[in-house]
Amino acid sequence: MNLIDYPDTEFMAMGLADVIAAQLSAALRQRDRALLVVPGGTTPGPIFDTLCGARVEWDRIDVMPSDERWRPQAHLRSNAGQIAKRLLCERAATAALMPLYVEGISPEAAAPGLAADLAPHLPIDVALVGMGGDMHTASIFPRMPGIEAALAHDAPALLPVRIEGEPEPRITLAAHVLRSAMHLHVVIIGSEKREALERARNLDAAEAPIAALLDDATVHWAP
Ligand SMILES: O=C(O)[C@H](O)[C@@H](O)[C@H](O)[C@H](O)COP(=O)(O)O
Repeated sequence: MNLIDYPDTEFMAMGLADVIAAQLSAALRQRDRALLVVPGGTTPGPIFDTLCGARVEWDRIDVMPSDERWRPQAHLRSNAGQIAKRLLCERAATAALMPLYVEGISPEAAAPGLAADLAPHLPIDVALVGMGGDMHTASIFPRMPGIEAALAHDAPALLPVRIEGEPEPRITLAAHVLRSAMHLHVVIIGSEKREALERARNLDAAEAPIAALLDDATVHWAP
């Protein structure tokens, strides 16, 4: 695991946005299009606010959520909705959003077709994921039903997630798809998540799903 500490969240947002922009541009020197995967949650917003103005050929970039709450894009809890609002604006407005939510069917029914659509875009060129204080990442939660499948090397690329107590079902990229990204970044803020990250390094991925990614990731942390 490569760990980068920043003095504050502003420095981290600017530094990480620069790295992601450079990695996307490098990918476009090799291929016609590049795939950027980004998380939901509150952490990535300031990164998006900087990244959306980056000088990247955004019309050749596909942007996909790492996971999705099963809500229409207009819903407040939609990750695709947040990405469309905060990232796909300014220069990045010309990027193509690849939403995961499919109206009128369940995540179980949608997953195979979404995985087939995703396959030609893999491996991910740049993946940015977050982490919860419980050490979940994307929508892979500790000890969740189906955790072994989400962590398996041969798991389907996209998996439905149903967790008791969550307001809606979800869908998530499998751990191996995130791990196989050409560039994998984990972004976390605050002492609680820093302590959780240190704990995760010594835990099984079923207990700490972020642990499945750490060997292949650069972790960016700010207080
Ligand atoms: O759908 C989601 O919520 C995200 O994909 C999720 O994995 C997020 O990255 C973590 O829960 C951290 O969220 P915060 O950035 O809000 O702490």
